[in-house]
Amino acid sequence: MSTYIEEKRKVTSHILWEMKQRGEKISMLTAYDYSMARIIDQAGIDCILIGDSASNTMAGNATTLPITLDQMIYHAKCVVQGVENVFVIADMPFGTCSGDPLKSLSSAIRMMKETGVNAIKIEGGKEIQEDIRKIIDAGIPVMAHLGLMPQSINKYGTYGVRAKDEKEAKKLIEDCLLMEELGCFGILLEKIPASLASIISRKIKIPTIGIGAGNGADGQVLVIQDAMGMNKNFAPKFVRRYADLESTMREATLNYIQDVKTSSFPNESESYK
Ligand SMILES: Nc1nc(=O)c2c([nH]1)NC[C@@H]1CN(c3ccc(C(=O)N[C@@H](CCC(=O)O)C(=O)O)cc3)CN21
Ligand SMILES: CC(C)C(=O)C(=O)O
Ligand SMILES: [Mg+2]
Repeated sequence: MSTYIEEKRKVTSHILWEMKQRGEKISMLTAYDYSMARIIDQAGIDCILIGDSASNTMAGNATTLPITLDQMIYHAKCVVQGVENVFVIADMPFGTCSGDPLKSLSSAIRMMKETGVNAIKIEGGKEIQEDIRKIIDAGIPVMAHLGLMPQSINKYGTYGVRAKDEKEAKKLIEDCLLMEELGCFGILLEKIPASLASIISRKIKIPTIGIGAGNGADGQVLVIQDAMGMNKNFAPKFVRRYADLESTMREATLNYIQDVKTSSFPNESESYK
């Protein structure tokens, strides 16, 4: 017996592996709800991430720390409802996978069981290897998130570039090799030097997805609000804006207000007899 959700989407992390093998770049965007997920799925995106950046983009928090597992599960469910074929990954939020393997496993199982996502992403490396091992052993595909890890902002104090010095770069490479050995299906590399991301992507067989990690990663991800110009006060240089939805929606809203105020909306054809 399989559920409706499983019936709808027969995709596995293997598709990303095959894309790397073929030398085809992987496109990924975040989404947090049904309507956005539907649009980018239909446009042909390769992979959707329900990022814990929902804490910023959806809830208006300053960091990703406050978002809860229940809230991430809600967003993940909404996204899965909008998706036909694409591979979907959900972030495990702060505190759910951080050094207590049994607790991590039960959090990961909840995410898989209650949402229908295909895989999860976890921030961290060697320090949480036992958590990751346990989760992978249970049959849950894991993407590791290394480099800039926004859930650790209180440890570092800045969102600056990571692994710029040799010691940190070496540790990052070791973490990536360990993650591959543990059986992670991919690695997300955030805000590290482009040359380092290239070296890592050539060193490991599993695909890397970069954000602020240059052109040598096997794929790229952006937060959808950043890519669509819905969040123009967030403008680090790794963001490329593909639309100006903020202006489009502001103008549309102004027009709507004006039409209501002048009684030009609704007109006769927009009304019932
Ligand atoms: N809208 C959005 N986009 C993101 O990419 C994103 C989120 N939210 N929330 C979660 C994390 C946080 N991320 C961040 C946050 C800040 C910078 C950043 O570059 N900030 C400063 C520079 C900070 C510094 O150098 O110390 C900037 O230039 O804006 C990068 C990634 C990436 N993620
Ligand atoms: C920025 C991406 C990689 C992420 O983890 C998120 O959106 O939460
Ligand atoms: Mg995240």
